[in-house]
Amino acid sequence: MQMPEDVGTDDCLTSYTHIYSPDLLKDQVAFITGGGSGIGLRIAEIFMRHGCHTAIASRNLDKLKEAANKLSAVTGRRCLPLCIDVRQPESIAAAVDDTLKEMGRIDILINNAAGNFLCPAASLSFNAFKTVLEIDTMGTFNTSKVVYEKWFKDHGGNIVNISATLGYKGQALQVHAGSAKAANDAMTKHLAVEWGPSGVRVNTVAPGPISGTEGFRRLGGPRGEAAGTFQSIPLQRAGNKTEMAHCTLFLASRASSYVTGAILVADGGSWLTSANDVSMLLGIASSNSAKL
Ligand SMILES: CC/C=C\C/C=C\C/C=C\C/C=C\C/C=C\C/C=C\C=C\C(=O)SCCNC(=O)CCNC(=O)[C@H](O)C(C)(C)COP(=O)(O)OP(=O)(O)OC[C@H]1O[C@@H](n2cnc3c(N)ncnc32)[C@H](O)[C@@H]1OP(=O)(O)O
Ligand SMILES: NC(=O)C1=CN([C@@H]2O[C@H](COP(=O)(O)OP(=O)(O)OC[C@H]3O[C@@H](n4cnc5c(N)ncnc54)[C@H](OP(=O)(O)O)[C@@H]3O)[C@@H](O)[C@H]2O)C=CC1
Repeated sequence: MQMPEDVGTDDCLTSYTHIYSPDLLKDQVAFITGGGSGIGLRIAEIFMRHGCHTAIASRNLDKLKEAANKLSAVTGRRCLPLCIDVRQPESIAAAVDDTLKEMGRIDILINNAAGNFLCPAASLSFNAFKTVLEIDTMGTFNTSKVVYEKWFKDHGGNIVNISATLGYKGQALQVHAGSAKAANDAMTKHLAVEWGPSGVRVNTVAPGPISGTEGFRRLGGPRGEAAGTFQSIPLQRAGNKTEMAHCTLFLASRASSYVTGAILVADGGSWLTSANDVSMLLGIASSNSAKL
């Protein structure tokens, strides 16, 4: 299937056509977890192309520094690389302090950091299940709470969580990630209710399979073996990172000023049909050297 023309190719760093006003996020500041790779990196880039400054935060500082230099060179906006582990609230607190010191404010928080791999429930160790919940669910809560306490409580703000539709109907080899993302979808609604009176909106983008990402490689196979299953997706293709960034931009901006507690499903209709070919998934898991 052809890409819609105004979405362009997925290689934004070389060419990009605006859909929204280029000033949509002018002089705002976004704190993006997992902003050094994949979907998070594309969100940072698209936000910066709309006038935003960013802080990109994850565990690998070298990767973040390289990404930040590239992003600033292309967009002319500031990008602050920060080392955090979303499982460690103290590391988040230090990074949020640095962001406020360097940039003076935080308008937007994107909870994008996550960990995932294919593994049958019966083979999954207790620690593996706990690790994914700690990164995806505790990580989202930890970061939201720190940013709320340090800034949003008094100034308002916008939180967008990146979920996944893979658990909406149940998916083989994904009990850990599906459970974590389901908890996050509930968290979106609870925090929207509790923090709405402080001027904080909390929403979620729920992607399906997104090409050119680590998540796609891990779950779709290094050579895209799972691509055959695209026939089960109503739009007959994977999504791309730019499409996810545009959905995130909508929810993070004044374009969605009366939206809170919403889950924007951005998966080409995948979850309505859902592919669950267990033997194919087991093949991908073993080629990923998973511990089965
Ligand atoms: C929606 C789909 C609908 C329809 C589909 C239709 C068509 C499909 C077509 C194609 C499919 C294509 C794409 C897939 C679709 C959707 C993707 C959906 C969601 C994607 C979600 C993501 O999160 S992607 C993010 C991916 N990126 C990462 O994971 C990077 C970060 N990851 C990590 O850091 C690690 O992998 C980690 C998560 C394990 C954490 O690392 P660390 O803290 O260092 O932990 P460890 O000490 O290494 O390990 C902790 C325990 O976990 C065990 N472990 C680790 N790896 C595995 C594995 N591979 N298998 C099993 N167990 C593992 C490890 O052994 C430790 O446990 P112990 O008991 O040994 O201590
Ligand atoms: N790709 C896909 O098809 C889909 C992805 N998603 C969601 O999109 C988001 C991005 O995934 P994707 O771009 O594929 O994958 P990536 O692996 O590129 O992104 C995950 C990011 O999270 C960071 N991260 C992982 N663990 C931690 C941690 N403990 N503390 C801080 N940062 C951490 C990683 O950086 P570092 O290693 O430097 O810490 C990395 O930048 C995730 O929330 C994922 O669940 C949802 C559905 C489909």
